[in-house]
Amino acid sequence: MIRLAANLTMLFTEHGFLDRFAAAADAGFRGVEYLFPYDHDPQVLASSLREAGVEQVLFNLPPGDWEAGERGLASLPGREAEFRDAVIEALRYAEALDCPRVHAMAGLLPVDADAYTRAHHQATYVANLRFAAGEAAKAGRQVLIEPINTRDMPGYFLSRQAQAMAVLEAVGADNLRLQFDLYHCQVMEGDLTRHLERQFPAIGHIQIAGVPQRHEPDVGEVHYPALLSRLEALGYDGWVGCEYRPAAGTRQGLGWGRAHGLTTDH
Ligand SMILES: O=C(O)C(=O)[C@H](O)CO
Ligand SMILES: [Mg+2]
Repeated sequence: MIRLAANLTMLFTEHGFLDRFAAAADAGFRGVEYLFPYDHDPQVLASSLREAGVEQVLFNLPPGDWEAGERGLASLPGREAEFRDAVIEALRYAEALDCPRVHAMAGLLPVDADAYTRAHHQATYVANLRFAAGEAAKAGRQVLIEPINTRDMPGYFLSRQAQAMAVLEAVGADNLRLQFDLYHCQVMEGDLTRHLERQFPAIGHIQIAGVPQRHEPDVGEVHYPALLSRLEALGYDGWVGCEYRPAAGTRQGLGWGRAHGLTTDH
């Protein structure tokens, strides 16, 4: 059975953030994810989860200075101490929210990155992820890495599926897994079903959105019913994060998810 999680950073933005948990539950979601919990006391978030009766299925490590354009620390040489602090902070929140997995964003390459710079970022990335996976393993949690398309996020260090699989192999930690965002994979590479099948053993979390506009999954070029039934046939028992910008209102756009327990009625 496909379990859908509402991405509260993008969905239910008609409500204040802490009211989105109940709004998601009311629409039929049993899990939630969002980018960053750090603006809120973990106990406040934990009670929002409890009161709404939803699970926290994912959030991201602190990403550096997001407002200044930073998009993660994991591959950035010279920022290793900050990354380690980010891991500890994320795991503190994961404990409070009972969240099984956290996403470590890779960070951006400099525009004029040469081969040496890329190699330095790669070595830093592997070493940082080894640390993160080691700390997370002590708490029984997973660390995820996600290829992100370079149209939306120019310069992002991790942008292709084969690159991610090579990093997972280089680190070699059982609890370091792939955050397979089908939207990004379609933008960068396509061939979604074969990527899903090839990489299935490494997948720790799935995210979906329509392509190219990142609206509802039923808006655009990707036929998600086929992909979700392939996912079920493969025996996927994780969560599918709905990480898209509603074309109109969140509830109005949930019709695509009726087969998976979502409701559009008020
Ligand atoms: O951008 C995405 O698709 C993600 O899932 C990251 O976690 C946030 O940028
Ligand atoms: Mg994503």
